[in-house]
Amino acid sequence: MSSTLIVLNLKTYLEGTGEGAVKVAQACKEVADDSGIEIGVAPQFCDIYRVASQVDLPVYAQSLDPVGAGSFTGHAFVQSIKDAGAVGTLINHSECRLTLANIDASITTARNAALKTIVCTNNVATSAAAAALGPDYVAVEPPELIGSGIPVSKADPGVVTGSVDAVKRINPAVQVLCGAGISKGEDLAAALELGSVGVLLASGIVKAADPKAALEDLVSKV
Ligand SMILES: O=C(CO)COP(=O)(O)O
Repeated sequence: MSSTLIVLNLKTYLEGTGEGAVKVAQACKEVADDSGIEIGVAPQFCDIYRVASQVDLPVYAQSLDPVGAGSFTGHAFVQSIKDAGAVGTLINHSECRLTLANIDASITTARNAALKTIVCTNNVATSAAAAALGPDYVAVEPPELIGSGIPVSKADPGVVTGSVDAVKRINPAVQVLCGAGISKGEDLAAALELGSVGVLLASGIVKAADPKAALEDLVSKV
């Protein structure tokens, strides 16, 4: 049985020295504890250490680079991400797209460091391709719905069910998340109904006047 997972992507919504990220992460932790649903957070690289050391919840990087230690200026080094306290990473988010070869290399790099991998995809075909690479999760997010407030689970249920079917066919060990426009309890309930095991979301929570109340609503129908 797969358990529900919510991952909140903070993107670059929050300025400052990480206190905003810690506050949102704290809200995630409280709602996770109250609801029994796993909630992770993906802050900016520079906030991973602060969030992970101050809040006891799963922290994800927003991406990483498939490089080792050495002459790799400007790259996100997996060991530093892990040492900062991350337990996993997003890969190939629509706002940070990679080539297929680099998705594959990023998965291998993360897996060798025992980090969980969530590969983002934009349609059923890319979900199928991502599943063939064997990440822990594929997260399908139609780019046109990202940040729109229109939930993928209602606006494009077919991309979720199609991804679930394709991923199951290609690699049944890979689990499917969906995202884009998700913010309410009914959106998460619909996402689970469609066969995904959870959601990847951002603006509906991060930009809410009261992120904790928004998170409470999100888990209210599960
Ligand atoms: O890109 C997303 C999460 O990674 C989805 O963003 P929104 O929840 O803002 O639509």
